[in-house]
Amino acid sequence: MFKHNRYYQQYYYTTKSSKQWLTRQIRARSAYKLQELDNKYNFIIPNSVIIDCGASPGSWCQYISRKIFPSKKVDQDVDNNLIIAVDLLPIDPIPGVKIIQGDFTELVTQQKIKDLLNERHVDVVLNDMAPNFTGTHFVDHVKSMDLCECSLAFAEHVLKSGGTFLCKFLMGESESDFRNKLKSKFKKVHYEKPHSSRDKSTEGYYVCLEFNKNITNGLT
Ligand SMILES: C[S@@+](CC[C@H](N)C(=O)[O-])C[C@H]1O[C@@H](n2cnc3c(N)ncnc32)[C@H](O)[C@@H]1O
Repeated sequence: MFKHNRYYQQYYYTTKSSKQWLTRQIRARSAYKLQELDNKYNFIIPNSVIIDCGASPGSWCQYISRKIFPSKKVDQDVDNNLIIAVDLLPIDPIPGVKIIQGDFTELVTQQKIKDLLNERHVDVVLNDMAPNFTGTHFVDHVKSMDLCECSLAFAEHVLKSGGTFLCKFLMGESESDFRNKLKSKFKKVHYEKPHSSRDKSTEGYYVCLEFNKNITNGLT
């Protein structure tokens, strides 16, 4: 069942599921992809600092918020958790989530994130950013890999040792270089194509676990 949201001109999905968080409205089907990956690797956990890049309309953050604040005690738990959502587009408020509207590739936006972090290290960086598609696969692939590289560079700066990086990409020829780079920085790099991702879509995800900060920049 879905209904139209006039503000964002998009559909909000509702679903009947035994999982508590899914029984409430979600803003996009993308949430199922995050849920599937998190069910497998369990990287969304309470008392975490999480950055969600390309977060609009907000379904990933809804999932995170509902998992981290299951009892709706957002006010009490908010100090231990920091969830930051970034997107070019606006995002309706989500309990416990700080929202930044801006271009993630711009330093001014990254500085806004760092200001919110206030020197706290990050447990999880998520990148679900998608470029404006041109319809030419090679061009879209290159644009997607640029967003991947940008989010990885940022993640390297802010992630704590042992942190997690989840990154969407469009399959194509420069993907293997990126994968090799990930493997040099994370102990475990898993390629995933969630069931909820359409078969004909060329998107895939890398779930990168156990960031090794020493290798990257010599800092502990
Ligand atoms: C597939 S949607 C993300 C869906 C989101 N994960 C959710 O669950 O609601 C991709 C998003 O990436 C955003 N995006 C693309 N390029 C961006 C950039 N340079 N900076 C910030 N957001 C960007 C788009 O505006 C779009 O909202």
